[in-house]
Amino acid sequence: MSGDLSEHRKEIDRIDDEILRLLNVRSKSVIEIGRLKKQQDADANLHTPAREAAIIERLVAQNTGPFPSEGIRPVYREIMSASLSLEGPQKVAYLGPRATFTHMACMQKFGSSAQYIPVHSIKEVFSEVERGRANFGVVPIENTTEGVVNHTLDMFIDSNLLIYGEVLQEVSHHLLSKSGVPEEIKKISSHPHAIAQCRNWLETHMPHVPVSEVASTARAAELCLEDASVAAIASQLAAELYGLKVIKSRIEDNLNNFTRFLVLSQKAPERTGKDKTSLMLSIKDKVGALYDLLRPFASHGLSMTKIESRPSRRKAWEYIFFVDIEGHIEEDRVKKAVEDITGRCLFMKVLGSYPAHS
Ligand SMILES: C=C(O[C@@H]1C=C(C(=O)O)C=C[C@H]1O)C(=O)O
Repeated sequence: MSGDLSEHRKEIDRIDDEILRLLNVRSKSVIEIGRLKKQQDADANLHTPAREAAIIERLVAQNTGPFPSEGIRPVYREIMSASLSLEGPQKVAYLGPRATFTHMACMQKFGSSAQYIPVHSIKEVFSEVERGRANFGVVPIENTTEGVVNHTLDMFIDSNLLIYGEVLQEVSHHLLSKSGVPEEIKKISSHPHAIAQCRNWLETHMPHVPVSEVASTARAAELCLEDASVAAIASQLAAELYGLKVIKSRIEDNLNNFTRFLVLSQKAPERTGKDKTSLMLSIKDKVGALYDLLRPFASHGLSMTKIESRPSRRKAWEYIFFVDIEGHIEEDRVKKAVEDITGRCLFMKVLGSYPAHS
C-alpha cells in the first residue's frame, strides 16, 4: 500500500512538472498577445473578459471529470490573472475597505494577481479610472434586498466612463474568530449592515453575547486578531486575508442575497454574442412620453431587463432613466432602437455594451 502511495505521488510530481512547464509556455503566448494588442493600440486594455469567459466555458463543456467542473473557473481565473500580471499590473480601484463584498467581486473578476486600490467613495472609484490611475473600477449597482445604489447611477450623469462588465456576487456572512471556538466568544463586532442582516441568527444562537458596531467588517476582523474573545461577522475573504477561523458559516437571515457590481473603464470591451447594453436618457415632460420612449424596444424585439429613474439634478421634476437591454450596440436591432429613441429624448447616452454575467 505504502509502495502504491509513493508511486502515485511520484506520478503526481511528474504531472505537476508538466503542468508547470505548460503554464510557462502558455504565459509566453499571453505576453506575445499583449505585445500585439499594444502594437494596435498603445493604451489597450489587456484584460479581455469575453475571451476569458469563452476559455472557461469551452473547458467546462468538454470536461469529463473526475476533476470537478466547478474547480475549472477558480483555477483558470488565477492562471489568467497571474499571467496577465507579467505584462504589468492590472490596476483595479474599488469601493473599499478590504475584504468587503466589492473586494470579493473584484477577485472573482480579476483574480489575486491584479493590483487593487481600495478607495473611500464611489466618486473616487470613478475618478481613479478617469485619471488613468486605475485601468478598471468596480462599484456596486444593485442588491437583491436593498435595491439600486443611487450614488452609482448619479455618477454616470457627469462621467464619460464606460461599463466594461458586470459581476454578480453572493452576499454571505460568517462568524469568525482567532481560534474558531464558540465558547471563547464574549463579544461580537461588525458593520451595522452585516449585523442587521444576521439579526435573527444572533438572537437565536448568541442571545447573551453583546454586539458592537464598527466602521467596517474589515475593522471587525482586525479586532479579532487583537483579542481572541471577539468574533467578527465578515466575509469568507476576510477569514482568508486575516487568517481567522470560521465558527459558523452563512449566518445571514436571507440566504438569497446577491449584489450586482459594474466594472468601469475608459475603453469598451470586445463583443461576445451574449451582451447587454446600458443606456441613460431623459424625456420631454408630456403625457405618454415614457410609453413612447419604450415602444421602440418592443418593436425591435429587444427585451428590457431593467429601468430606473433618478431626478436629473439639473432641472426640477426632470428625470433621467437608466435602461438595460439585451444585445450589443453594434447589432442592427439595437442600433435601430437606439436611433428611434434618440429622436424621442431630450438627451441620450450609451453607457456601454458589455458581456452579461454568466
Ligand atoms: C491572452 C489574452 O489576453 C488576456 C489573457 C488571457 C489568457 O490568459 O488566456 C485571456 C484574455 C485576456 O484577458 C487574449 O486576449 O487572448
